[in-house]
Order: sequence, then C-alpha cells, then structure tokens
Amino acid sequence: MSAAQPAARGEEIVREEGAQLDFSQSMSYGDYLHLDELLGAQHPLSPTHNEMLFIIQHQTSELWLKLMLHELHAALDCVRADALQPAFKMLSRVSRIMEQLVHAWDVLATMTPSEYTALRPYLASSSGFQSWQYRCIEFRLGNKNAAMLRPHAHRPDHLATVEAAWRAPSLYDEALRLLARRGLPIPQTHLDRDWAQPYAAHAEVEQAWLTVYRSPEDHWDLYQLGEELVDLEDAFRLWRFRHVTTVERVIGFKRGTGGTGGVPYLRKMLDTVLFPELWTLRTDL
Ligand code: HEM
Ligand SMILES: N[C@@H](CC(=O)c1ccccc1NC=O)C(=O)O
Repeated sequence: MSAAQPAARGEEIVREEGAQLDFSQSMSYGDYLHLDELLGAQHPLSPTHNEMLFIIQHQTSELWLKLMLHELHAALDCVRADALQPAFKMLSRVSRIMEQLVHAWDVLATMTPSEYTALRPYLASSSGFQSWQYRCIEFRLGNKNAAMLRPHAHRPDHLATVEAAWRAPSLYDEALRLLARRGLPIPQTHLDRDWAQPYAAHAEVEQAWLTVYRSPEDHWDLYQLGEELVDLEDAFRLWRFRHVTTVERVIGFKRGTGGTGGVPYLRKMLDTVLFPELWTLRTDL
C-alpha cells in the first residue's frame, strides 16, 4: 500500500460526507465558542511547566461554577413557582457538576509539592478564597457568612452579585417555604427572616421532613426534593474533602496565600452542614 492511499481515502471520506470546509462566510465552531478568547486566556507568570495545569484546572472549575450558578438560579425559581419536576432536573445537573469537580482533583494531584512550591511565589496573595462564583454558590446553598463579602470589596460589580446571593433566601429556605405551602408545619421564624443570617436548625423543621420521609407515597415530590438536596450536599462534602487533602499533599501546613491558616481552615469548613434536618432526620426515622 502506497503512502498516498490513506490520505486520498481521508479526502474521499470528507468529500462523500459533504462536510462544510469553507467558513469565510458562515459561523464556525471556534466562532460560536469564542475559542480565541477562551484559549487566549492562559498567561503563566512563572517559567514552570506546571503552571499551565494550575491555570486550566482553575479556569475550567470556574466555568463549571458558572454553569452551577446558572442551574441553581433556575432551580430556585422553579421551587419558588412549585415547578418541582424541572427543578429536580436542574438540581441533579448541579450534583453531577459537583461530582465532575470532585474527579478533577485527580488531575491536579499529579502536581508534586516540589512542582507547586516552584510556582507558588508567583501566585502572590491570590487564592480560591477570593472566588466570587464559589461564594455565590455557598450563599445560594445557605452557608451564609458576612465576612466572606470582604475579599470582593475591590470589585464593586462582584461585591454586588455576592451580596445579592447573601441577602436572598437559599435553596433550603425556599424548600422550607414549599413545605409550608404544602401544609407541613414550619415555624414562622423559618418562613420570614433575615435571609443573610446563617440558618439555624429547628426541631419542628425536622418533624416536617420526618412526616415526608415516613410516608413518601403521600409526599413523593417533597421526598424526591429532600433526596436531591442530600445528593448535592454529599457531592459538596466530597469536593471539600478532596480540596483539603490535595492542599495537605502540596503545601502541608503552610499558611494559605489568602491569609488563612490553610489546612486547619479548610478542615473547619468540612464541618459545614447545609441542610441539617435532612441529615438528623435519618437517626429518628
Ligand atoms: C494546589 C492546589 C490548591 C491549593 C494549594 C489550594 C489551597 C487553598 C488554601 C490554603 C485555601 C484557604 C484560603 C487561603 O488562605 O488561601 C484555599 C481556599 C479555597 N480554594 Fe483552594 N487550593 C488549591 C486548588 C483549588 C482549586 C482547584 C479550586 C477550585 C476552584 C480551589 C478553590 C478554593 C476555594 C473556593 C477556596 C475557599 C474555600 C472556603 O472558603 O471554604 N482551590 N485553597
Ligand atoms: N491558596 C493557595 C493558592 C491557590 O490555591 C490559588 C492561587 C491562585 C489561584 C487559585 C488558587 N487556588 C485555590 O485556592 C496557596 O496557599 O497555595
């Protein structure tokens, strides 16, 4: 077989398929996806080989966070409008994205402490702690903390977005309002409050969820909502765990570039509970 044959066959396949080959007058793949901007946004500051991994890992994470927020906002609107079926679809997508981010740690973990130490000085005081999209997700899921607004003060546009997420009812707050609309007794303190304050678990809320979980057939969609929320928190917990473990692998107990204690701070965050009564009810079921 001559060397020209496979190439000729390749040309024939493209011709037979009728693939479009000229994009001088129409929109191409790269045009639609704005790939020039996307692929032109990696600007390593160090001479190290591994910085490209570090940048792309974070940029792809931020893209997934963007989609999570898009889905979360829509899911919140649906729960508010009693449209649970579309909300379930969106929440399940949010959980799958979080799982994707959990697996993404495997790629970053190929970077050794020696490799990271070489690029770390170039990061200066930047840190994931300053991710405004991450903070919006935390707030939309109900982990409210006013101190987390401060790192965004230098960007009034981002500050306004994070502040709006902080002041708004969270997904869990909306779920409890839904339970109340369905006739389940939710204390007034949990139906109308200062939503910027951290959520406080309440025995009556657990009782309401227990009613749902004790007879799923009578409350099937609320039962499904409860399990969707638990799926999401489960995936979030895994992400936090992989984060702190990866951080310990690469910087040990050094302080973080964001100014926190580093691993001890991230370990404290592992204690966060987003939807407390959905977990405690299991003991009492
Ligand atoms: C080698 C990789 C990484 C190291 C060493 C690292 C280290 C740290 C440290 C030490 C903190 C605490 C804040 C500080 O003082 O800086 C932190 C926070 C944070 N990091 Fe990372 N990180 C890494 C990768 C990532 C990745 C891939 C993401 C994905 C977006 C990420 C997102 C965050 C977020 C959102 C926080 C704030 C967490 C919170 O406040 O609960 N980090 N990281
Ligand atoms: N806080 C990290 C730095 C860091 O991880 C980071 C720096 C810039 C952009 C993203 C980062 N990732 C997550 O925190 C450290 O202390 O090494």
